[in-house]
Amino acid sequence: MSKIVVIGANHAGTAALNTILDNYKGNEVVAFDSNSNISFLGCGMALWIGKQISGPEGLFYSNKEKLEGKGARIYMETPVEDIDYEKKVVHARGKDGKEYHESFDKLILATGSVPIVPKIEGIDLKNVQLVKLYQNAEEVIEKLKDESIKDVVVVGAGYIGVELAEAFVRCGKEVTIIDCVETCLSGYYDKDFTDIMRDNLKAHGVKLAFGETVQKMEGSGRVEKVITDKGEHKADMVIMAIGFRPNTALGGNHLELFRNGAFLVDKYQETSVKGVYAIGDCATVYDNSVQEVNYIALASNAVRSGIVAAHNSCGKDLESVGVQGSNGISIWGVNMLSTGLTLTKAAKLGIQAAAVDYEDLQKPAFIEKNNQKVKIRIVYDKESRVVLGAQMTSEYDISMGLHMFSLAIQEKVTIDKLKLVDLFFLPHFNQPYSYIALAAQKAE
Ligand SMILES: Cc1cc2nc3c(=O)[nH]c(=O)nc-3n(C[C@H](O)[C@H](O)[C@H](O)COP(=O)(O)OP(=O)(O)OC[C@H]3O[C@@H](n4cnc5c(N)ncnc54)[C@H](O)[C@@H]3O)c2cc1C
Ligand SMILES: NC(=O)C1=CN([C@@H]2O[C@H](COP(=O)(O)OP(=O)(O)OC[C@H]3O[C@@H](n4cnc5c(N)ncnc54)[C@H](O)[C@@H]3O)[C@@H](O)[C@H]2O)C=CC1
Repeated sequence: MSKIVVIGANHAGTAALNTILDNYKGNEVVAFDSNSNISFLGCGMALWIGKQISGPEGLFYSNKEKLEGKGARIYMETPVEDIDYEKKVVHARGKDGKEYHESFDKLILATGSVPIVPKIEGIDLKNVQLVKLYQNAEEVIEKLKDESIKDVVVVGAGYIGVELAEAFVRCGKEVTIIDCVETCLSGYYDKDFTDIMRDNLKAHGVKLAFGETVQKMEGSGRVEKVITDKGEHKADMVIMAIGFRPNTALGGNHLELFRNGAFLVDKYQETSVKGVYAIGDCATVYDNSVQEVNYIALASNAVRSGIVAAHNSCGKDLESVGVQGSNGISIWGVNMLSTGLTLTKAAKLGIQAAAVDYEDLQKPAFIEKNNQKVKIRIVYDKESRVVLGAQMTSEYDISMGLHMFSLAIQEKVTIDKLKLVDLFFLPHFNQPYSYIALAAQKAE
């Protein structure tokens, strides 16, 4: 029997705790979290703010009681302040100031990430909002009740920014989205695809301020405008969504870090200190598309890395299969999905990649209803011909197709293997000649 302490009990921590508690009886399991809630699905934030769901209740899948019912001891609103890696003790402090000291045999760090906050003038003005926690969503919804909030500026046109831009338009606000890059979603898609999302945002009335760098915010107490290098934008509320950074202060000088400060872990989620694991947004992943360690903050990675660390901390060897960073977004019915490398990213990394594109209807033309166009790009290595990435977009739900590409990258499948791959056909779903195979056949 060993004593396992988990620090952070959101998606990664909860996955680790559930795996330990469900599969390995008899361990002493203790977890600390500085927040007052567990397992808030940030992915539901835009749906909640945009009134596409009736409330936040369904956005939680765990809590202190559930985990304690399985035998863990959970301290909420109790941040861990320090870890003695030599003596193997964590020191935490509750809301009431009470100190807690827990020894450990195995330690799992699941301290996640925090939004990046630029050090610019005006960042502390009222109504400049971060969007990470359940409480942040509550704050935004509360503020939106104030009818004098008419203009909302979203800084960052990545996944959070684009989702929230839609939500604010749905709330009847005038929305401007700013990104320092010339387009939106540039971290996930090539230009042909980002152009589609750009046009989608524009068609729904979102003002685009791409290729602009925010220099400061102005207002008397409450934010009134955002000043960029190219102009200024009226703002009653500003949403900062320019990415996450790993929250790794507890590593001190003890744990080896990745270039962005994430805990560097091996395929067993173990850090540079034996018996100390790190999972989720505070840790690195092994990225199969580049065959290197990388940092990709996603709930899907958090959950899987939690499961891997849990088994290893309990003595069962389980190696991670790595990730491809597979992801998706759905904005006013335009679905976009990507996995692995875009052509742009491959070029930046000096990888000799090529891409094949194909556009078709999802189903045979004689299917007159619910039969939308699909656009696909497959990126592959010119020399080895191994699939490195894929991007897909449609108003049809094409999400299951992307999973195959995620597996193809993981298993190093070549583009040639996809040319005649057995893909079932039924007109209710697809065409006899699949656009996946037809795209692959374009690879010379
Ligand atoms: C608006 C939004 C939408 C998103 N949508 C998606 C999506 O659709 N799909 C997807 O895959 N991902 C999505 N993500 C990303 C996803 O939420 C994160 O990748 C995920 O939350 C990571 O989980 P985690 O448990 O590793 O870290 P976190 O969620 O950051 O949790 C870390 C936990 O550690 C606790 N903690 C930190 N420091 C301490 C300490 N010193 N002591 C005690 N406790 C501590 C925190 O209180 C927190 O509960 C979204 C994120 C946001 C904000
Ligand atoms: N659908 C999904 O899977 C979702 C995933 N997430 C994940 O959560 C994490 C955080 O999301 P985001 O904050 O949206 O990060 P992101 O990495 O998706 O986007 C950040 C955007 O901010 C821009 N940017 C960076 N610095 C800037 C600056 N100083 N000024 C203006 N623009 C700047 C970048 O060009 C980029 O477009 C990501 O890892 C993301 O993948 C978040 C929401 C939904």
